Amino acid sequence: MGLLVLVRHGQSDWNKKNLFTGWVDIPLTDKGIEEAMKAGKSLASVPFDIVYTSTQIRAIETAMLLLAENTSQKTPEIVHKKGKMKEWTTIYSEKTQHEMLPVFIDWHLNERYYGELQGKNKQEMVEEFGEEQVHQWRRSFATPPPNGESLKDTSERTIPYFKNEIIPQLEHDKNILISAHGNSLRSIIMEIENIAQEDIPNLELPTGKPICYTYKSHEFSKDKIA
Ligand SMILES: O=C(O)[C@@H](CO)OP(=O)(O)O
Repeated sequence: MGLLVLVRHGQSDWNKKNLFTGWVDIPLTDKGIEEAMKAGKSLASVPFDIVYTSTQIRAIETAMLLLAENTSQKTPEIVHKKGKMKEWTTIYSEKTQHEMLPVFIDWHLNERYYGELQGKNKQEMVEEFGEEQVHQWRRSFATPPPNGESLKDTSERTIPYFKNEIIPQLEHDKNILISAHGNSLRSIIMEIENIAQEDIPNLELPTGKPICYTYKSHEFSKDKIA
């Protein structure tokens, strides 16, 4: 049996300012830091085996703050992609290896790319284009924002990553944390909970509130937070 915890990053500076963010790399606010720590406290006793985050600082910060509250004594280690910099060979003792918690950072988990809306104020866009159009851009499955990704486009990168990299670890009974974004996580939850395209506009994810699933016999069931 594996455990899967999904968490949307804590409040970012652009969440606070109500700006479309997408791939713009904005850090957490004080409130976002508190939300991540609070999420960490609620999960303090969960012995995570592997962590996945997007490449974006708000998700990485959230993961690190959350893990700082964990009582497992494991040390998070960012596993850098090969080929990005000179490689050295690190050999840890078996004891140290056992105490490490690998953190994989991957762009497939990044927020939905918001195209021309990035940096624009959400309320001002409603005033300019109307509530219905902006709602379609923000929450529909197939309508992309101008020059950006629809949720469908986002799921075409998140779901293969989830299936190829993360599910095999759950099959091995690992406890997994994914720290990512409102829409990249909506696409993953859509897959896990088999949510229909017409129902996905109703799924909203608050910042810093973990969602837990147990994975057993190839099936997910939703759990209460420990
Ligand atoms: O701006 C964004 O990138 C996202 C998440 O904050 O916006 P939305 O609320 O439309 O999902």
